[in-house]
Amino acid sequence: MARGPASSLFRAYASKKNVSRIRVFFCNQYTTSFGRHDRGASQNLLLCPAFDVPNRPFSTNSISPPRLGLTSQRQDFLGPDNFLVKPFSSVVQDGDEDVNDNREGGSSAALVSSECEFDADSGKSIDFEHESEVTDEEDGGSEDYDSAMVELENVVEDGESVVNSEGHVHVASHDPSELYRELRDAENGVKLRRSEWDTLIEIFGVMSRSGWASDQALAIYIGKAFFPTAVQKFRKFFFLKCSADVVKYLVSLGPSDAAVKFLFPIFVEYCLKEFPDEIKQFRSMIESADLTKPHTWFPFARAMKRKIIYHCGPTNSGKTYNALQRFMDAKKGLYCSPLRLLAMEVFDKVNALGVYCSLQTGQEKKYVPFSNHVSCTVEMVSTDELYDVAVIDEIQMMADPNRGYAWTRALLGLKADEIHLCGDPSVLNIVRKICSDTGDELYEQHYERFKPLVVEAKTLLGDLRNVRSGDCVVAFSRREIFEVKMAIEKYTNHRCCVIYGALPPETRRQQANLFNDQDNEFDVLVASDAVGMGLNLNIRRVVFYSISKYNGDKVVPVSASQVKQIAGRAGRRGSIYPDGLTTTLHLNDLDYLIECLKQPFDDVKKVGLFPFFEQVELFAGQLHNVTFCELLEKFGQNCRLDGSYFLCRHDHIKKVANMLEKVQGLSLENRFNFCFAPVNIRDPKAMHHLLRFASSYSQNIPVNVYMGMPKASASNDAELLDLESKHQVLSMYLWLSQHFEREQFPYVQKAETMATDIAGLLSESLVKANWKPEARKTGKPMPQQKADGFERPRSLIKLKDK
Ligand SMILES: Nc1ncnc2c1ncn2[C@@H]1O[C@H](COP(=O)(O)OP(=O)(O)OP(=O)(O)O)[C@@H](O)[C@H]1O
Repeated sequence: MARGPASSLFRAYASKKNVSRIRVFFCNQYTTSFGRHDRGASQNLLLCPAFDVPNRPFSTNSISPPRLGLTSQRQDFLGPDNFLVKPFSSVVQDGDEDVNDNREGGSSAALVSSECEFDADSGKSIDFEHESEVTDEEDGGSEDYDSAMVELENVVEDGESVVNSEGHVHVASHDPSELYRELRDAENGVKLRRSEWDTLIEIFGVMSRSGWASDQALAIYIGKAFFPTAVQKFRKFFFLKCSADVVKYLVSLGPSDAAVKFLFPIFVEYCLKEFPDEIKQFRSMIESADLTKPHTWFPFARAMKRKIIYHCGPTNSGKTYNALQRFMDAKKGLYCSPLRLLAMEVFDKVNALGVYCSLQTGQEKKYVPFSNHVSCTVEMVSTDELYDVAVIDEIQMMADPNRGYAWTRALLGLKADEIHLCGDPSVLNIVRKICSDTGDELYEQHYERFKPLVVEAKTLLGDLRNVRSGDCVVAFSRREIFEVKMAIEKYTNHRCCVIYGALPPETRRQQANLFNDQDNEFDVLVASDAVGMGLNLNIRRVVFYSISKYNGDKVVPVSASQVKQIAGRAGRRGSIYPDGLTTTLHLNDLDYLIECLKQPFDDVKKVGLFPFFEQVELFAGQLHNVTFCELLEKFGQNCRLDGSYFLCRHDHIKKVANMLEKVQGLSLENRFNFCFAPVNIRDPKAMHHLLRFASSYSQNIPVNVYMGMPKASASNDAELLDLESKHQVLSMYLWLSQHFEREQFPYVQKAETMATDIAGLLSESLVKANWKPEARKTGKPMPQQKADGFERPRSLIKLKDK
């Protein structure tokens, strides 16, 4: 016979009117009965936004299977380390794996079980009964559940409030909220035998380790960090109050998935009652990190009927040309560029054609009187201004892991009647989806290359002496670029221009002009992947020196899309080389090149997003005593995103945030803005200057450049590196002056003059550069560095063969 509280629990449901409820309450069990009864409801609720349970937001019902569908939709919110949550009503085989999964709570579990034995609170209320007191009659925990269920229904339908001999099994069918109330209202818990005690301890250990349970707890806003504490407190409560039937039933289940699933709804009721503040706080935190439905962030753009024209095709097919025609014809136009360099090109070109156009980049604002047109870098886009026509160039950059958010924001937020997107087809599908969310009309214009790109099968046979006039040799490190330049100039009569990312845009343009100009000896270009975008170059043939590059961590193959973008620079309509050729230095790399060119464009599934300062500020309001870096970290862990978006990488921002931690007196907004300053985080000098700028700014001291002007062009690589570094610091100063109170940066003019002069010195230096390149002193070893010098990454084919 079941005794005590269990009898009353049973009686509470042992009447005809409760038959249907009893069925529903079988959700506590690991049968699939829930699926049968509530499938309709589950489908309806799946349509609700996550966490949005209008009727009873914190009820146990919200942990029902429909709710669990929601959890599985929240993978982004849960973070990449989280696994797909199995529904609460999932069958036991799946659940077993989840419950035994130690990934989430290994340490917390250890804490629970080790503390358990010595827990004063729980220990004092417990008397062990002697092992020998166990009788066959009492020990009914191994009863087959299905048969117990049948028995229960029979009893209920008879309308008898009779407690049968398997009372503790029936506990499983009770309403968890009732069970919780029974426990809560009980004066004392039952006396436990040693074996029962041990089993219960193990069950709670399993619960606190359960990834399934901690995932489910998120649905009632019990955060992962708080979950182990909540379980621990629940365990104390349980040991103080547990009834004989509940104990017996749990002991019969043992430390298992089923036991956790039985306890969990009671735990939920307990949490709702005991932790309203923690729940409220976590809920607010989650809500403040909500990045779902980003199209709703721009109500003015949503109120407009925008026409989106996607100019879709490979490089060199006339996309930008056509979009710029519409831009120039418009009364008021905006051109959004991926690079400062390209923004400058368009600014110059459009003004030369008689269309007044201003320039706005992170570093400079050039206002042309009476201009209605603006050429800007995409990060500088204003979503407040109204335009007739806007052009967003290189729209596929929406998927860029670091900068993608700027393109996404421009597409979602621009207030323009007509928006022209230029890019390859990789983001076409996602743009279609975004337009269906925003309600904008989408028109697609597909392009083909003016002339097909031809692969030269002969290659350069590993010999740079086979370089010819009009070639662009592409290498993926600064060091290689200078080695190639030196080798070509030493062994042939060609002279080389160089283009790489660390050079100021002015110098890159100067080098491009030098190369394009047919009346000088500079007829070969040696460049990094920086050549892939933005410059109009008269390239006859693109030669890949290697097709692998160092990604800051290891040497990896260059992606197919990048190979295509770079190779596509060969042959340009209107240039002296309208037919484009491409090849590799080594025969071994040729297959990889061909493979990349043959590959269709990727179909991008997600595009980048990053919170505005206001969103980060709202989130910061939910946390106390955290550094800005931790704040960003937590935002990343807790933010929720729709399936079409990812949170852009912010390691770079976090590194700067970490360094600026020691600067006192910066407001959150200033700190946020400082973290976006363009700084090479691998250059200690540049980082030092940024720290200095931020310190002066925080103390309200005018921010000084404090930098000597080099007297002459570089005569060795160290001096060249120094010029590059100095220019980057000046560029950072100018950027800060545009993003903070101008009065605190009184040396803008001086910085501009110095930057221009240094760009000039760099150009001069490159013309005569014939020295061995040095590595930047970053403290990190160069990849594949050998005692006898740097070794060019070998052919990918060879690497593969190895
Ligand atoms: N209709 C045209 N008349 C004259 N020149 C054109 C025309 N279309 C394109 N061009 C020229 O062809 C070259 C390539 O065009 P454009 O830059 O528009 O190509 P794209 O597809 O945007 O390539 P990328 O992605 O490399 O920028 C440019 O120099 C451009 O001026």
